[in-house]
Amino acid sequence: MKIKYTKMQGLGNDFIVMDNREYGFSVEKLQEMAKRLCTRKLSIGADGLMAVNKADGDADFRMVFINADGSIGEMCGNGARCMTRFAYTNGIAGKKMTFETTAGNVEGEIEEGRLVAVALNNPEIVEFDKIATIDGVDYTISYVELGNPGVPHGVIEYKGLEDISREDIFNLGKYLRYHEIFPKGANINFYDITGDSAAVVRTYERGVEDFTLACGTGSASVGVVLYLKELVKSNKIKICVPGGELFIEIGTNEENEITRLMLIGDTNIVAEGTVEDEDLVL
Ligand SMILES: N[C@H](CCC[C@H](N)C(=O)O)C(=O)O
Repeated sequence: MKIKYTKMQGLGNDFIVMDNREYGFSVEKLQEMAKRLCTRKLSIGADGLMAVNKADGDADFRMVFINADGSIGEMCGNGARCMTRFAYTNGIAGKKMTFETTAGNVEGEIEEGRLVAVALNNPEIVEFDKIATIDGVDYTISYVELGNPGVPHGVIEYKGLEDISREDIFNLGKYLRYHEIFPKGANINFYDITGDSAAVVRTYERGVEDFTLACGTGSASVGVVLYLKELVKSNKIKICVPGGELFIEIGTNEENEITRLMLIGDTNIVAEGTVEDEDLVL
């Protein structure tokens, strides 16, 4: 069977995207496919696989997100931005759309050309300053889930982050990612504040088991923590990730609760083609 796919990336967080309404693969089958197709060097290679499924409710469609290791992600911020572009480009939805994810409904909007904004799920869990002990050393780390259930995110300050290498924080990222204080495991977002409303972020991702070049829900989780702790001066936060720049815009109600969480940034359609992997058994 010939399967059409589009390879996309949002600030270097890369995805294989397909319209599964044409094929009707089960989620289990998509998980199996993701494991193979996302493997770099042996197959197409990506951080995750996304599929458009029919919506259960009255949204435009449902986005299924599978990590590179075959595990299901509740949501994916950069994925949702790429998905918005994919759905618009392929006539699945208009410039403004709503789609279902495990974390809840997400709104996507084509801003201009490649620039895409999504309204992420609002924070459902925010726990400041939990303590994770590793080899007798205490690390202070906040926990955030956007939506219910949301992608699990740990948010930890790391001074001088811009100037350190992947190797310097790889093991810490890995240990925290599996730490017992996180029942679902967690993506670990290291941040350093670099301006009045700016930070650098590096994310060690669950399901990729390495740092990615960008993580949307992770960057937004950092934004949420910095905003609620009043560590930034405005509700528009610039997040510098290895793949480029993401913008977080936070809207609040009179009680200062977050009621709108926008993630804005570039998207790139890299290639379109058919899956030919001879080792993939369908
Ligand atoms: N890169 C994604 C997060 C993928 C979720 C995944 N790593 C998980 O924990 O299931 C983002 O832009 O939000």
